[in-house]
This record gives sequence, C-alpha cells and structure tokens, in this order.
Amino acid sequence: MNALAATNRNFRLASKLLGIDSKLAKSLLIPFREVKVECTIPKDDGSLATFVGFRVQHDNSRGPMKGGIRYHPQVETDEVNALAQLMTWKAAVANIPYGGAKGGIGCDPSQLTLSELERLTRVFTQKIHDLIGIQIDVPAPDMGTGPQTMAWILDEYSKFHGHSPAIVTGKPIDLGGSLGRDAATGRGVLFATEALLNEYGKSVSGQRFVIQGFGNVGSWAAKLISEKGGKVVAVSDITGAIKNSQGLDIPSLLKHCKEHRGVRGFEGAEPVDSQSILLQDCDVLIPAALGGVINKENAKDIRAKFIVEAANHPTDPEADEILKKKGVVILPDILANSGGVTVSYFEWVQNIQGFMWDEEKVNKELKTYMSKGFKDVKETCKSHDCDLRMGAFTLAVNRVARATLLRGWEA
Ligand SMILES: NC(=O)C1=CN([C@@H]2O[C@H](COP(=O)(O)OP(=O)(O)OC[C@H]3O[C@@H](n4cnc5c(N)ncnc54)[C@H](OP(=O)(O)O)[C@@H]3O)[C@@H](O)[C@H]2O)C=CC1
Ligand SMILES: O=C(O)CCC(=O)C(=O)O
Repeated sequence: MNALAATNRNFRLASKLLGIDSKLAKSLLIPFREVKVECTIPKDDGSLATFVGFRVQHDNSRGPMKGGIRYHPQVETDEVNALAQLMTWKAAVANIPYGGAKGGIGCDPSQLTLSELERLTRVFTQKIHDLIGIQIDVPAPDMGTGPQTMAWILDEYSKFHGHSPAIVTGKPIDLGGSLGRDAATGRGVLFATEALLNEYGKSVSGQRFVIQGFGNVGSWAAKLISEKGGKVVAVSDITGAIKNSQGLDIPSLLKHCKEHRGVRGFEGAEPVDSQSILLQDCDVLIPAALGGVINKENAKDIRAKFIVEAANHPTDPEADEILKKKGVVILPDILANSGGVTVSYFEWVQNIQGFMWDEEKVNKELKTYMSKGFKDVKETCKSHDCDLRMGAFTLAVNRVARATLLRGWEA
C-alpha cells in the first residue's frame, strides 16, 4: 500500500475511535501547504542537472512545523505527504510544541560530488527560504542528509534573513547544534525498546536484535543496544547484509564501515541475502532504513517477537494485520523514532535561549520524554482497547484536534 494511503488509513481509524466529526477530520488530514520546486545545478563537468524538491507542511496547530529533509531517488509527492503527516502525529505523541512537515529532493546523493550536493542544497533553500522560518517551519536531517546539509541551509537562509541558527536542527555543534542530536534517534530507539521490553518482564541485555539500515539511526541504535548487553546478530545497508549468531562486534563493525563505506566484507560475520534480513531469527527486529519494507509478501515469515520501528512507516497496514494475528508486538514509528525530533526541539530551544546544554542534560531530558510518550500511549491503548500503533495515533490525533478546536477558524 502507498505510504500516504497507509498513513491516511491509520488517521481515519484513530479519528473513528475518537468520534471526531468528519469535517474536522478532513481539515486535520489535508496539508497546510505543499511546495514542489525545480532545482537545476551545473554539475562539476559543466553539464546541467535538474531535480525536483519538495516541502510539505502538514499542520501547525500545536506550533511551528518540523521535520527532516530526505535526499533519495524515491522521494515523491505522496511519500513526502505521508512523512509530513507522520511528523504532526509524532510531535504530538512526544508532546513537544510542533506541528509536522517533511521535505526532500528526488536524487541519489551517492552519485553527486560534495560540491554538487552543496549547490543543490543552496538552490533548494533559495526556492523555499520564504516559506520556512524559526516560528514557521524548521527543517532537520533525514535519509541521505546530515549536519553538513543543515550547515548549507543555515548559511543560505541567513543570506536572506540574517544569522539564524534556529532555522535548522541537526546542524554541526560549531554552528549551534546540540550535543546528543547525532545519536538522539538511536538513543530514543533504545529508551523506547527498554520501556517496551520492561512491560514483558525482559530487558535489552541478552535479547537478539536484527537491524535493517546502518546509517545514522541504525548504527547508533546498534552501538547503544550492544553497550546495554543486547546481541545484534544481523545488520544490513545498501552494500549488503551480514550476520553472526554469537553477536556482531559493533565497535569493529563501525570502524569497518568508516573504512569501507558499508557493512559488506566485515570479517567478523558471514554474508546473508539482503532480502532475508527482515526474516532472520531474533527477538527484536529494528527496521531503520526505508518505508514499506514490511508488507503482505514477507510479514508471515517474520520471526521476531517485537518490531521497533526506527524507520518511518516501515510496516504497511496489511502486514500490521498479519503480524497482529501472529502475536508480534509492534512499537510504532511515531513513538519509537521520536527521539530525533525531541532532541531537535532541545536544539531549537537552546538556540532561542542562546544557551548550550551539556550532553548529560540532553540525554536525561530525552529519557524523560521517551518514557512519558510510552506511558501516555499505553494509557491511551487501555482506554480505547487498541494496539500500540492505534494508541499512538489516537493520542496524537486527539491532541492535535483539541489544539485546532481551541484555535478556531473565524477570520
Ligand atoms: N535521522 C533522524 O534523526 C531520523 C530518521 N528517521 C528515519 O530513520 C530511517 C533511517 O534514517 P537515517 O538513519 O537518518 O538515514 P541514513 O541515510 O543515515 O541511513 C540510511 C541507512 O539505510 C540504508 N539503506 C538504504 N536503502 C536500503 C535498503 N534498500 N536496504 C537496506 N538498507 C538500506 C543506507 O545504506 P547506505 O548508507 O549504504 O546507503 C543507510 O545505512 C529513515 O526512515 C528516516 O526517515 C526517523 C526519525 C529521525
Ligand atoms: O529532527 C527533526 O526535526 C525531524 C526528524 C525527522 O524527520 C523524523 O523524525 O522523521
């Protein structure tokens, strides 16, 4: 199922559980603004290349819109719309004062040089600078982007609006980035996993984990989980998939990835078919790459007992049904990966205050927010007799609907 259809379906089910009026539901669903821009750059060899850039601003009833910018060949309108909507619900689950947005450029960053990526980012920023703003819409990194991309956006935006560190989060520390933001999504995944396992009388220590995607989120999750005694038995990235049933040596794997630009060829493991990564035997499966990877074709063969959604919308609704029948417990994306946007909020607050927190404070506050998010979702599940995904959606839609109603529509 297409990402937008899947997200809309979850929203509609939550609205129904809440008894939300259909006209209000329509207003909550339709994005505030969608922008699609042409981005043409001269490549290093002098030839021209044209890309399409997107920014979808979904909802701002609870605060400025917030969400990452993705550089990937599959970036297209429906996907960006779905991701922007998920950001609205994610910020509401975390109970941070933001609405949702998402952006991206349909490109393959691995095929562009650093200077081409810089020109592309600057052109994109020129096209959207008057639509974003510190109190309007604050971008951040996502797949294929990182602190350097944020630094270019900050610099280009500041040419139009004056020095504005709070215009992006996930930027380098030297430009006002927050300590702990780089690790935040992976650390939040660890905290959420601990809270989930705790409900079942288990802890991370001794559990076997499989992680799809070994970029920012997947690699930090693996490092922090292994430091807590979890056994990461298989991982994959675009270069391939590897496994070691005794547990991978994550510090050595991280070193290997730096030197070889991927997990392939790591000596302390055997290669496995990339397609089979999600089907490997484990206790906890963590998809941390693309959306829609768990679907009706493979759901029945998944062997994990728990799925912690570090990626956005990795599980489509048909797979949700199959997995529910099998008794697999899914911790949904809008809760599991909310650590990233939560520390982005801390970064924005620090920039506005002009005061830097130490890393210990960032991590402590993150734990508080993740624990509260988990507790709020569990309570919502109890009062609406639903699973964790519907609990998270219901909690979020209710918070956003209340803010929308309080603000009203009269001109
Ligand atoms: N960054 C953040 O703070 C947040 C990210 N997320 C979500 O987490 C997910 C990962 O994002 P992030 O870690 O930032 O992105 P990165 O670009 O840092 O990493 C993505 C990883 O996925 C791998 N990958 C890409 N395609 C495939 C594939 N077909 N099979 C296996 N692996 C693949 C990449 O491999 P390679 O590097 O070799 O290309 C890379 O290891 C996304 O869904 C994102 O939306 C959610 C919340 C916050
Ligand atoms: O840090 C942010 O502002 C947003 C991160 C993001 O894009 C996400 O949570 O999917």
